[in-house]
Amino acid sequence: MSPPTHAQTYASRAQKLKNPAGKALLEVMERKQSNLCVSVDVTSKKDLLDVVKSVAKFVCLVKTHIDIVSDFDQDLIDQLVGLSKAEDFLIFEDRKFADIGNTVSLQYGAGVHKIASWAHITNAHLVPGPGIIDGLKTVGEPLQRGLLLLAEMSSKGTLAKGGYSQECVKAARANQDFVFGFIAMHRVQDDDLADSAAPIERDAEEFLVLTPGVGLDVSGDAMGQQYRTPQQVIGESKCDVIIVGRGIYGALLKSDDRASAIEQVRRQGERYRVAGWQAYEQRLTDHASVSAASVLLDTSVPTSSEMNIFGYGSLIFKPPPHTIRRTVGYIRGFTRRFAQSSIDHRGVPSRPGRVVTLVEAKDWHAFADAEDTPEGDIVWGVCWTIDPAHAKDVRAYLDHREINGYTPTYTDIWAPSTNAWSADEIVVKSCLVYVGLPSNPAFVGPSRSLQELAEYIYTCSGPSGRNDEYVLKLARATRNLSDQVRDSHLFELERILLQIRKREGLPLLDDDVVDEEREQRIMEEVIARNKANGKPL
Ligand SMILES: O=c1ccn([C@@H]2O[C@H](COP(=O)(O)O)[C@@H](O)[C@H]2O)c(=O)[nH]1
Repeated sequence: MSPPTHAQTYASRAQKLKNPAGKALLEVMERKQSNLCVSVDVTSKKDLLDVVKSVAKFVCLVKTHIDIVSDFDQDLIDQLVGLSKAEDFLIFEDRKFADIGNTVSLQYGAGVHKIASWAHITNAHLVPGPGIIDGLKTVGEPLQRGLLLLAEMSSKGTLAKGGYSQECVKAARANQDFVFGFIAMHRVQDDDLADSAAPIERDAEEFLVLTPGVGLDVSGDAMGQQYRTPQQVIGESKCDVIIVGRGIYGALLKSDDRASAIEQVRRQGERYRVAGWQAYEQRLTDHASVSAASVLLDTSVPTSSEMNIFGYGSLIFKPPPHTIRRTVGYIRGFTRRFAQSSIDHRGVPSRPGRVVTLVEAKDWHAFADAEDTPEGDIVWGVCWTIDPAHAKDVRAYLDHREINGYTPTYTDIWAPSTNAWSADEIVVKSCLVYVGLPSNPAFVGPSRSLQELAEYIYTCSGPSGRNDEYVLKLARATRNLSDQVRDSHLFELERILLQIRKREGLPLLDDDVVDEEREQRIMEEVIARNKANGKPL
């Protein structure tokens, strides 16, 4: 059985979604690392286009109420559609259709606005009954459009709840080729999971939840709007897209200084993108940590008799077996670089991939091509504490896993103090870490440029999957460790690889199934060897 939907990546969910507009939305989200929809509720064409231009690169979706634009014309639509193509976002007309099928089909396809001709996505209330979906579908489906049902609303006293919301879910299930999700405050489609009469097997189904009523600075407005933070919406309620209006474009309504107002709009767009995406990545990490082999999160500092291992590569998101504690921190005096060749993991002997290794800073800087990074020689990662009863066997497993060019050494783990006014402190003494010595045969040293390294990585793959996916997964997991993480080498490489994937039209990231199978195989080998020596793991 697959992990619960909220624990899957947007990319893997894109593969399941049947409606083309919904699928395209998930793909843009992954590509731009954005689950932010900006709601541009302004009344002039100029304001609308200026807001869109200033936040375009931060959003996956632009939501309009086109009927509030006083100087609406076809040129507005042409420019909006042009921007959506150039800046890679979809358009959602928040029309909230609510009439009988025949009438909504005319409202959708005809009239002044001809919504279906330019909006990839629109939405509808189910108050009139399922005929409203049929009416909209006759117009939207041939154009590959998608529909959201308003299953819940963000406003105080809403009547869209309980049984009504569940009727929306039923109607969506009956129309999955056209309806790809809901406007809702939580995952309404999961409400009947505990109901024994409901089908338990939901693996084939996929719906997105887009959630308005999102604000970082205020809790509501004077007319019943209620706001929650991106963390509450994405992290706690497990919704997929945050819809933000005044929180982003609000400065435009208040300030006379247009240039500075537009700059504030841009900044808010960036701020909400980061907040939404971090909440999503944290959600994935939380699930991975909880479900990983016997992980017990604990904040106490490990004692010296325990075995600790510092993960700076895939060990960040894949704990070793028999882990009893996870401590996030960094090490000093090392650089993390894609300077180790891989012929059995993310590459093959004829085209070795590049995987990370830790190099002592003094060794790294001895190379003429070694670049400095603004954050200096620190590397963020995770220190895993192993259950002492299994320490020996886990050590054997790790030595085997890191056999291809890594040497065990020990270093202290640092973390920011819990008191903002205190200096960083050592949280784990003498932690085991596997480093790559420049003398080892798999060490390849610095590349001439990150662009060149990225172009090379893009072309490699091995038994564990594509090399670029390894970099992207590592970058995502590292960023999630703490909001203090800085790693310009890793994040710049990630940025360039995402650009290359876009340029090459590559399908989105897949979950790392192959990798997990490999881990399992190694574990089995170690267990078999230990058994033969009379010490089962
Ligand atoms: O339940 C709902 C459904 C739709 N909306 C729309 O979202 C935006 C929210 O704007 P803010 O300025 O962020 O409050 C607006 O277009 C609403 O029509 C909603 O708020 N709640």
